[in-house]
Amino acid sequence: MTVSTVIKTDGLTKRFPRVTALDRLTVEVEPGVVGLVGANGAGKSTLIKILLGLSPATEGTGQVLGLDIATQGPAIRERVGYMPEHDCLPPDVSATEFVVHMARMSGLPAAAARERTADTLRHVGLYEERYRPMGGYSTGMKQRVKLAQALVHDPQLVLLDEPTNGLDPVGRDEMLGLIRRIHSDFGISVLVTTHLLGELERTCDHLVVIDGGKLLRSSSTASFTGSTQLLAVEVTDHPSDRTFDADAVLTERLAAAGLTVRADGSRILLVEITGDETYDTVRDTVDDLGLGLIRLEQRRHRVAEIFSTRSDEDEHGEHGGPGHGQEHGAAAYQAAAAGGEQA
Ligand SMILES: Nc1ncnc2c1ncn2[C@@H]1O[C@H](COP(=O)(O)OP(=O)(O)OP(=O)(O)O)[C@@H](O)[C@H]1O
Repeated sequence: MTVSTVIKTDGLTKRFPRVTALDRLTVEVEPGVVGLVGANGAGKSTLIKILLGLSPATEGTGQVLGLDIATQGPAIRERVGYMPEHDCLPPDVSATEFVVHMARMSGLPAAAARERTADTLRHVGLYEERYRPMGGYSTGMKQRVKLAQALVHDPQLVLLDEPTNGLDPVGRDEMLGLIRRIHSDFGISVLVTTHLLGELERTCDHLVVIDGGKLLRSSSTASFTGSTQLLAVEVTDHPSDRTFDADAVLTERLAAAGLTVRADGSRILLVEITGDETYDTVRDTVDDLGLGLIRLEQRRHRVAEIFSTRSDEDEHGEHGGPGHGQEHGAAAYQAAAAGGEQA
């Protein structure tokens, strides 16, 4: 384990009577904003509870900030903030009262707790409403309070369980912005779970993907979203001939020029790049046909694609066995990814 590793697990396993929630999970997480991705039931919340020292692992070991999860739970919880997934706020107290209480629980003296609470609530975007009972808050306001209580004791690491749950697209973007700033402004590392892949592409430096409690992949977001050898091409309709099928004719002409072309839904054609001359061939062919170019760019991988690959494996029966009988996997991810894209 390097000095900078914030989370490390080795063969971490959690078995419940009917299900294996974590299955020999070995992973290392460096400082930064790290996404923990998995469909519902993949084992994300279970992992968080084990990392906090709140639930014992059946097998395997782990350290958080160099502290042992089996024996140093209280020391971990002093240094780590936790935002739970579900609504857990008492309706009849105000955000200020609640966050001051949580700060005191973390060991801050009264005056420091009040000061840190005011700063933290302001940071998450709660102002006058922080004196009102939380029962009347919107989902977005409640999520902000949950985030504030995770930050109030100035932790080195925060574990955020589905912080965008229940938020509309604007609220989701604001929450993602806040999450990035937790790291960029305060140097606090973040582990954030979600089942919406689109969100993580924009927010995280690194992604840990789990499925059925097993590690599917752990690597930088950039490596997930690196360039493909495909050129995305989009053209205008013909300026004068309404019956001219621009995409079909262009596909035909590019194929005749020796290029491999396929359609990508709506109006985008994907052309395999065989060399620098592919760009020139596409540009010249579009020009010859009297069309305009709307888009000519090298395609990047989407995080969702790794789950399409997984889906093929599922169909070929490579993803079964004990602990995998749950309703999750590629189909759920794809639905979730699609939801994320709409945001
Ligand atoms: N206390 C428990 N007793 C029995 N089974 C459990 C318990 N907690 C979790 N599980 C099971 O373990 C698996 C992983 O659950 P977990 O809550 O960690 O998933 P998750 O990825 O966080 O999904 P979600 O986002 O839906 O919470 C699920 O099949 C769940 O039903």
